[in-house]
Amino acid sequence: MHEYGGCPGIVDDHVPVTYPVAPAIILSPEQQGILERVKRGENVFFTGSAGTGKSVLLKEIIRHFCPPCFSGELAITASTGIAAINIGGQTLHSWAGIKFGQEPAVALYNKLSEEAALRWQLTQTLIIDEGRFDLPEN
Ligand SMILES: Nc1ncnc2c1ncn2[C@@H]1O[C@H](COP(=O)(O)OP(=O)(O)OP(=O)(O)O)[C@@H](O)[C@H]1O
Repeated sequence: MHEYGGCPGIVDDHVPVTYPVAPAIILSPEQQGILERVKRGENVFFTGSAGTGKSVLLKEIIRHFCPPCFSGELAITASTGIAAINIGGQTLHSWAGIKFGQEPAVALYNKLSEEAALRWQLTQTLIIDEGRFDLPEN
């Protein structure tokens, strides 16, 4: 009886099981161009219609920085909880430690926890997915 590596619970007596391997993504020239700008350290805002490849590009950008994903230098955030889960991050408000963020900046700053203040200091690269939801309304 074999238990196949990496997939506990999938057990078979005789037949070897193969799992489909996702093909490597080849970025389009436009996606590649944005990735290159990120690699050069530029501040980049990219947007586009549904299905134009933003999520695929974002995952490639995250892959570029990982490791060291957990050193605190890279913050992966999104405006909504669901969007954050999709990219393995946290909400921007949670990362920033500002709760609902409805007070003036100075008041929010004065209330920052030590951990949140450290995050602000350590982070070199901040990714914000679905960032349009954080734009001011006026
Ligand atoms: N460079 C690429 N090579 C192959 N497939 C790609 C590439 N870029 C995107 N795709 C595919 O195109 C589809 C749409 O991509 P993606 O989900 O990244 O778009 P999106 O702009 O994030 O869409 P939405 O705004 O709806 O979330 C997906 O099936 C994705 O796998």
